[in-house]
Amino acid sequence: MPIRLDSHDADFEQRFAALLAGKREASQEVGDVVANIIADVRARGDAAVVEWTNTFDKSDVAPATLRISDAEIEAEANRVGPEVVAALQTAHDRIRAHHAKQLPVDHIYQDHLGVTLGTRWTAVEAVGIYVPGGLASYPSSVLMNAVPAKVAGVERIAMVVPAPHGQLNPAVLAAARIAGVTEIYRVGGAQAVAALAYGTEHIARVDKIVGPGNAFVAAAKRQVFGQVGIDMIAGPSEVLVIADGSANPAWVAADLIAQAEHGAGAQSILVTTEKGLADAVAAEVERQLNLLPKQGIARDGWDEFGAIITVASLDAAVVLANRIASEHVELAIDDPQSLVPRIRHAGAIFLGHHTPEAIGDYVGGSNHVLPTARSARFASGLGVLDFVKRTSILGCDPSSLAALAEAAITLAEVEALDGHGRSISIRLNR
Ligand SMILES: NC(=O)c1ccc[n+]([C@@H]2O[C@H](COP(=O)([O-])OP(=O)(O)OC[C@H]3O[C@@H](n4cnc5c(N)ncnc54)[C@H](O)[C@@H]3O)[C@@H](O)[C@H]2O)c1
Ligand SMILES: N[C@H](CO)Cc1c[nH]c[nH+]1
Ligand SMILES: [Zn+2]
Repeated sequence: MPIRLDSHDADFEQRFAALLAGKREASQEVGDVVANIIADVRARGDAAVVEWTNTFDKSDVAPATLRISDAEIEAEANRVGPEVVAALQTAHDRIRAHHAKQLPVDHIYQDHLGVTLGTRWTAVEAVGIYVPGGLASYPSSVLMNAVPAKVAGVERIAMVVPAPHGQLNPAVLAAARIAGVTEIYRVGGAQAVAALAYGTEHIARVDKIVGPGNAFVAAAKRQVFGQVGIDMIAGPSEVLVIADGSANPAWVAADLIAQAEHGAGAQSILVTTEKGLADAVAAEVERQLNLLPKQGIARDGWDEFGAIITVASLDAAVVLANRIASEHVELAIDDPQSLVPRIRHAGAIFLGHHTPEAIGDYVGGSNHVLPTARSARFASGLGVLDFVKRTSILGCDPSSLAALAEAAITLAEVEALDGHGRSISIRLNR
């Protein structure tokens, strides 16, 4: 059973703090396992990638078959039915349209001294996208990763995806084809992240790795940061539903289950002002769990990390939401806009009774790769800005250099960097 908390209870703070500290992704054990795998891939390249892959995924891959050939991509993708291709295309087009609005523009101007100043944006050259594939397959995550990269102008998009028992998911390959992914490898977990970061005989290194994954993937991204860029930590999925008496308990329960079924550390939390709704949702989750084919994973997720919290007011709910800093925040109230300005820490906000989070997972157009484990306090969801970088531009002419020289030379003296000062003064006609 999920934990039940009431903000009126004397031990509320203590139990809420325990909920926040719950061990869902970063752990010493996972970190140690991942460090070992990364070191092995650095030392032995493809041989290590293949061994770890065959161990964890129960597959039979060899160095020469790590990369999925164009012919195999074509054959697998062609097995996908037209209704799935149409749905992927709808999702692709909506994601593309939304992300195109995020493209930043160069800005160059001259200030009052005549100094040229500016910002120029260029795309990252080579990106690795991680598409999860252990417990479920995520064609939608292919689009969420690859489309913003394409919009940004990334030339090389190398996708890694695990193939448990050697099975590729045709819809994942169809999505990759639609999105214009340039190369695909049947490898996942920390070994995939290490190969992308350091390069192996068959997997060329990239400049940045993006995408969601389980605790091992999240830990690996943390550990290779610096060697390559990373987007954020998008680990096991989570949702926080804020609901009042206007909410439909069956709808709220369905949304809680939708995140719990991601399994492996996923977390679903309800914060409500109505004790009656809390009871009704708890009962409804039980009823709906029994209807799910993959009941086990969702039930484990709900039982292990789920929570129902009763609070005195929506104001109090907002305070808790900002402390939890969830990946997704659903506002199951009649006037969601009244709370939006006050939700400061959330990967994504879903407005009102008719916006289930799953619409954002697939076809809303916004990105579903979002910060988890409270990292929404400092990180944002994946977008075009993750695939570009800024270069500043600066230009002086003789008169603007002269106008700035004195202050610059003074600061060089303060820092005892005479060479800096001279590189300025040598240009002045004194
Ligand atoms: N935040 C987001 O945007 C977002 C989006 C989609 C999915 N997700 C999350 O991604 C995760 C997907 O997890 P998954 O497991 O299905 O797929 P995954 O691809 O992330 O992980 C599978 C890989 O984990 C590695 N692994 C498994 N057990 C291991 C062990 N004991 N030691 C070392 N490595 C091990 C294996 O290499 C395996 O191939 C879920 O937690 C889901 O919630 C998050
Ligand atoms: N809810 C997940 C994390 O945002 C994304 C996803 C993909 N497919 C289904 N759900
Ligand atoms: Zn989801």
